Amino acid sequence: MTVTETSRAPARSAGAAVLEASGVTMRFGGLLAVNNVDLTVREGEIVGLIGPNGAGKTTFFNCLTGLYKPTSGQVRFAGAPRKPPKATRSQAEDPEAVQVEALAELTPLPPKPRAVVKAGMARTFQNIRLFANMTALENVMVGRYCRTSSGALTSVLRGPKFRREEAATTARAQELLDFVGLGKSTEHLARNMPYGDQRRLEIARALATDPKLILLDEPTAGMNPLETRQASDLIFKIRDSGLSVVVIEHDMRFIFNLCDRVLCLVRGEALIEGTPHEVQSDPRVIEAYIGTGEQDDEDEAAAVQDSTVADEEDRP
Ligand SMILES: Nc1ncnc2c1ncn2[C@@H]1O[C@H](COP(=O)(O)OP(=O)(O)OP(=O)(O)O)[C@@H](O)[C@H]1O
Repeated sequence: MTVTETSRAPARSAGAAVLEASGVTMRFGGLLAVNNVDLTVREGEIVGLIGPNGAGKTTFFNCLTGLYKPTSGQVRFAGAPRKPPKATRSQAEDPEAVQVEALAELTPLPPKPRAVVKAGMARTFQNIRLFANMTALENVMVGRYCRTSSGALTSVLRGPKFRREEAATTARAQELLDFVGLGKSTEHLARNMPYGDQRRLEIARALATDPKLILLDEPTAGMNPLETRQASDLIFKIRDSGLSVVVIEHDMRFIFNLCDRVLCLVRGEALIEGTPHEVQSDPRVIEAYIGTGEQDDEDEAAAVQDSTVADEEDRP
């Protein structure tokens, strides 16, 4: 399914696993940043990752997306269909069965970030990483190139194949800008766009890689309340288009009203994983935030207590 189709995937359905991280551990010298963390993300799910400053959220994220090779543990992903395995004689009678099997299989992620993107996983970063002097359209087109097949020679010669691919890439990039609500900013230089629009643009660029799973690192950082609400609507829309989403966020109200499940990390370890209600009402979560002695963590602890979590049936 492409992101332009808006048929509503059933929220909080327990679909097949898209991502399975087991026993992920990451050491930086003597520092144990992530210790034996498991996480399963299923089709059509929005999963939140929370925890006080320095809890290991970004490090865990980097292990999931291939930026770091975990010291130990495994990350397996059901990505884009690879070449189906050779059919046995009985399977050959029903070749479709072989393909379905190949799709459903979770395979270890390739070690390089570019290969991870090709397999169907995309991410955004805590600090915006756009090409500042390119237009919005060009930024999204860059994301698309991992799905085009023109080689260097075709691109230099600008032959018919290149022109066809370029037209398709432009059309898809425009479609994605429309999808994230930036349809009228196509020609704007990224550096001149308002902050909230730059964040949307990053998401559009990530979507251009045709992911099955998108990971968003603090998508609302620096946003005003209106922009935050719009970001939450956009994430629901992405989920409804058939993708799974993992989000790191400090804004507790945002995360509790967005996610189907939340994993709270503390000092590199999984403290609790559960529904927003379960996580919000676990006193250990608030204690963990207060325990760091940092003002912004204490503010977040207050937000955990104060957040009104929408009832499951009231959420989109
Ligand atoms: N490249 C690195 N080299 C050494 N130590 C690191 C590295 N990256 C992170 N750390 C350390 O690992 C721990 C976890 O950091 P990480 O950035 O993953 O936490 P976080 O939960 O994302 O924090 P924040 O919410 O503040 O972004 C911290 O103690 C941090 O200092």
